Amino acid sequence: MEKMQQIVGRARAAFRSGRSRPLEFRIQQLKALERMVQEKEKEILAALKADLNKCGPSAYSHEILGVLGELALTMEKLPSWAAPQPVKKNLLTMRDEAYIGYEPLGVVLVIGAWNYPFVLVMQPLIGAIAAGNAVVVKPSEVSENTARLVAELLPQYLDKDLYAVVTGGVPETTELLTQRFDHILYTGNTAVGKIVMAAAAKHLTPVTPAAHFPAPGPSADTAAAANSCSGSTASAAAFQYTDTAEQQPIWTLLTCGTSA
Ligand SMILES: NC(=O)c1ccc[n+]([C@@H]2O[C@H](COP(=O)([O-])OP(=O)(O)OC[C@H]3O[C@@H](n4cnc5c(N)ncnc54)[C@H](O)[C@@H]3O)[C@@H](O)[C@H]2O)c1
Ligand SMILES: CCCCCCC=O
Repeated sequence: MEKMQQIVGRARAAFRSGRSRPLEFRIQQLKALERMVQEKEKEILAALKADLNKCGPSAYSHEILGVLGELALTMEKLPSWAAPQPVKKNLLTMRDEAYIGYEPLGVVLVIGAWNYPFVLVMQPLIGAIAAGNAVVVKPSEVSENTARLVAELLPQYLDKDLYAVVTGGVPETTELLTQRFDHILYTGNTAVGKIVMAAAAKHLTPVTPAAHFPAPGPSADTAAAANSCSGSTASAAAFQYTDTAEQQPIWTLLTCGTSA
């Protein structure tokens, strides 16, 4: 694996070139990502099956439709989201043009978790590209087939220097976190969340965490039960749906079916 400093340095140089900024470029990259999901749907679903035995509507709705929906919404709304917003003038600014303009941050790190291994890296990636940033994606090593596929596919469809993928586990993520990022989007458990935030603090980098707040609910059991599903038409779904901050479980569903 290439040294993290080189990977992040290349992303930063590409960001500084300014090419990720124009709206047309961002939409073109998002379209390429949409084409990737459409053309490689079978491979993505096969990786999810190999990693988590995730299949059927569970895999398709969250990991494929969820990503395509995010892409469609972002491409539709981006021109209005990115447009300068006029602000009220006062005595001091009455002779000025006064507006809020939106600027990309720079290089964003996306760290994903194993349980929704494709959508949890793709959705933050979509937002970061839409906002004009360079991105380093670190998929969860626990879902290794999906991680490998993400690393293989992204460079085939996206600008290779602006959008990099780093695979690997704790040593690689630890080394990656020594680099300076302009924002970190992290999904995973709270213990690692603290490690990520402590590393980010050294560079005063803001972190958006999507972590887990302990709550009653058989999430480990449901995952294990889902993994026990087998058979070519098996369908397995283990969801622990919670509110956005994961503080309150809303409902837990486990379905596990096999056919002879
Ligand atoms: N709030 C949300 O939207 C949301 C969504 C999905 C998952 N989650 C939470 O995430 C949990 C799964 O997280 P997980 O932590 O088990 O996933 P995980 O084991 O895949 O780890 C998450 C990431 O942290 C990295 N990591 C692990 N140890 C590290 C270390 N010591 N230093 C630096 N990086 C390290 C991994 O490489 C991985 O990319 C779920 O149970 C759920 O609670 C939250
Ligand atoms: C798009 C579905 C993501 C659900 C995340 C649940 C967290 O563990």
